[in-house]
Amino acid sequence: MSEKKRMGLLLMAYGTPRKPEDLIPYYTHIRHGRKPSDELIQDLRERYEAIGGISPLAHITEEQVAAIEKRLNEVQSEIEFKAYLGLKHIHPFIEEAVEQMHLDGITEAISLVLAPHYSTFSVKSYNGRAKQKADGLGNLVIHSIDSWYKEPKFIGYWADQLKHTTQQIPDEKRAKTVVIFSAHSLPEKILQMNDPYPEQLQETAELIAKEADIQHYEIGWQSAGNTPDPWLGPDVQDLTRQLHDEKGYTSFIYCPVGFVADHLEVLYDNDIECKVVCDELGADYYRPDMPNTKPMFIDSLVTVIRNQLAQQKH
Ligand SMILES: CC1=C(CCC(=O)O)c2cc3nc(cc4[nH]c(cc5[nH]c(cc1n2)c(C)c5CCC(=O)O)c(CCC(=O)O)c4C)C(CCC(=O)O)=C3C
Ligand SMILES: [Fe+2]
Repeated sequence: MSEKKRMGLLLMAYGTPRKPEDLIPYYTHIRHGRKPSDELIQDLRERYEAIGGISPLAHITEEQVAAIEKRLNEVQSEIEFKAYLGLKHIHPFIEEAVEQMHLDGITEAISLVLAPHYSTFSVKSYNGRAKQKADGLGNLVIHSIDSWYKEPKFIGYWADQLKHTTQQIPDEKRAKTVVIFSAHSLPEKILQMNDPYPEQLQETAELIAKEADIQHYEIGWQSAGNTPDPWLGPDVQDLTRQLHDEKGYTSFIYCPVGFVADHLEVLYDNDIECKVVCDELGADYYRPDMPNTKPMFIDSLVTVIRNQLAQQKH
């Protein structure tokens, strides 16, 4: 019998500090090597402290990688996949993961970013860094997946969550309930670059709302950076106030579908900042569970990887 074909699976994510000492180098890397001011550092430190000191993201990302690798090797027997984690802003960096694949003798890999929507700011740069490193090493081909937000099991994951959340809302409040679908804001200049990011979020919202039979929903942007140039809006907090004042909504369900795990942007920007606005308005706050390692989500990514594999064969 011939030996099973081996392939690499490069899974990439944003990265997060693992311990408080990582915070300054991490933040400096995000800022392209410019050290943040003491004020900015303090502000970020306080946000991490508010969610328990450190983000649970490091752990969750590692668990996601292990779960995807395990499931992918369970559902098919043609190829033995070995997963590698490559991070954008902290060790193991994307380049280090690619180098490790190469050292392990892997000559072909599939890469996927743990974020559903494509943008020049996120997915393009992840895949670009991976390919550049692979080209430099030679004898390593990486097939990149650009986006996967339409995968039916991913849509199904959020639709199930929404059905579950809606059931918790008393009947008399349902007509005044609105779902806010959101993703990380990006500088507005992406619009001139014809970036598909806003359209992909809109499409994600439409697909989920249809499957979950949601009557009222809106698109918002969150976690915008602290820079002078304009960022995509409306911001989820402003949107909450506006929807309350103009349309009389009294229950808000936040679905940060641009993210796949519990981390700072969700635990702070939604669960603390948006909750404060809801409390101020006397409105009810709901935020369904993030995908993390839920089997349906892991299966959705495994399907995306298998579809990519099938496509490569033709
Ligand atoms: C598109 C996008 C995603 C989603 C897609 C993807 O996942 O890739 C994402 C995710 C994340 N962003 C994260 C953390 C941070 N992002 C920052 C800053 C920035 N993010 C940006 C974009 C994105 N970010 C941008 C354009 C900036 C401005 C600086 C720059 O031009 O690059 C800053 C600096 C301070 C601040 O602004 O808060 C921090 C600390 C964490 C980890 C959270 C944790 O630790 O739990 C995660 C998952
Ligand atoms: Fe970010």
